[in-house]
Amino acid sequence: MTDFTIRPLVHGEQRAAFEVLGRALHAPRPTDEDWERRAAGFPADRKFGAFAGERLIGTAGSFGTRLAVPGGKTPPAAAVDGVAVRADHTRRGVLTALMREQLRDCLRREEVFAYLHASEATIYGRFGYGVATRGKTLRVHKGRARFRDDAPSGGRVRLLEPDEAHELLPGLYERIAPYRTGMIDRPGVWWQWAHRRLVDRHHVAVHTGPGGDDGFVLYRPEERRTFEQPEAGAALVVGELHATGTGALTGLWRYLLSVDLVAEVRAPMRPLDEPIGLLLTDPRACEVVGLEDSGWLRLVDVPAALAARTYGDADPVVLEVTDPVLPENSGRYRISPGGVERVEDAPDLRLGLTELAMLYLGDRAPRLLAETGRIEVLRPEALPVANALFATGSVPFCGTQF
Ligand SMILES: CC(=O)SCCNC(=O)CCNC(=O)[C@H](O)C(C)(C)COP(=O)(O)OP(=O)(O)OC[C@H]1O[C@@H](n2cnc3c(N)ncnc32)[C@H](O)[C@@H]1OP(=O)(O)O
Repeated sequence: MTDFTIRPLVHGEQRAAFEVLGRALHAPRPTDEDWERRAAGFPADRKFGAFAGERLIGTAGSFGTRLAVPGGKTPPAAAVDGVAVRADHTRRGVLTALMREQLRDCLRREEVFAYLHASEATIYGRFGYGVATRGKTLRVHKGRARFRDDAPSGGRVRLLEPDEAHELLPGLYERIAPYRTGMIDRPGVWWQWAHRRLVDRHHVAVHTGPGGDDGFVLYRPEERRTFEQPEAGAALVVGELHATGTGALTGLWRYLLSVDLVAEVRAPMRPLDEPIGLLLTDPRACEVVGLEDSGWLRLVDVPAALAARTYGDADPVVLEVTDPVLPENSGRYRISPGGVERVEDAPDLRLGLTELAMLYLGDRAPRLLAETGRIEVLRPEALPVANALFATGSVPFCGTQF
């Protein structure tokens, strides 16, 4: 058993944390030049370290953001990233200690949620995180993809020069991103990371509709020609695509499918309801080739989180929630369209934090979680009522890598 202590990192310790992270993710060791480029996007602020003596053996970071919840509010949230433990210190409780400290820190900062993308699906459930947004991977075969006559025509698309992209994208995201449920605000520290990882490695095209710029796409070509197949066209891989509505979405997809010397467009992590097949004469030209979890959500301040979202028109239900990590969240909550209150009444449904996160943004219905044994139903009539209360009528989507 290793003895270790947890504390916030101080300025000057970021590179050690970056190296612990890189090594755990099997990235090449950063050169001085790599580190110089990365340093600005990797501040010590909000990072915790686990230390065995003087040696950093684990780290976990976050940045402050806001998360769009059903009904349109955007309460403060922590976007958790950079989680790693040195391979020679794993499975000794280091991550557990880091997570506990980080969640307490979020509470102190009055952040209502923590949100992350998980490297493995087996890590974060034990800390109260649950899958709250998912994404599908689309593969569109250009040769077969013809738009239907009644599909929206879309507007004009222009390519940005790299300098323009650096300057315009943050403002475009703020304006264009529709703040659908599950999306986050992108602070400066995110853009510092993204410019190198995302913007510099992609072409950037902007869509302009009747009301001005209303969508953008980042994409990069992937060469597929081989000795045996010299005629194989490239694949365009979409890094991200945001549009205010179906007109802009269609315009951007029409553009992607018009680029020459391309055989297919691949778009990972698209919203589950992205309707590309419906726009085409041959819907099978658009294949769904993957489905992945995207944002893992943790309700940090359960009363504030439950009060922040809206509910469907239905009778009240009483949920009993148990939170072993932040026990002050444990208790019974009466949920109704008019609001949420803590009560002592008999519970209708009993559930853990992971399940609460899975239904909170509307990704999963209480019925499904009950049928799969993840929610305990104490009053069967309450289940359809809970379905109606938590239904959102839209599909949550994260759309930001971090
Ligand atoms: C948001 C992000 O940054 S995602 C990136 C996460 N980082 C990585 O994937 C890098 C490679 N992996 C690692 O660095 C480490 O293995 C970590 C951070 C995932 C886990 O760190 P550890 O210090 O080993 O975790 P810790 O010892 O606290 O484990 C707690 C429990 O989770 C389990 N667990 C931890 N990691 C895993 C895993 N990858 N798969 C399955 N179970 C795991 C442990 O077995 C333990 O279970 P127990 O309580 O029943 O004994």
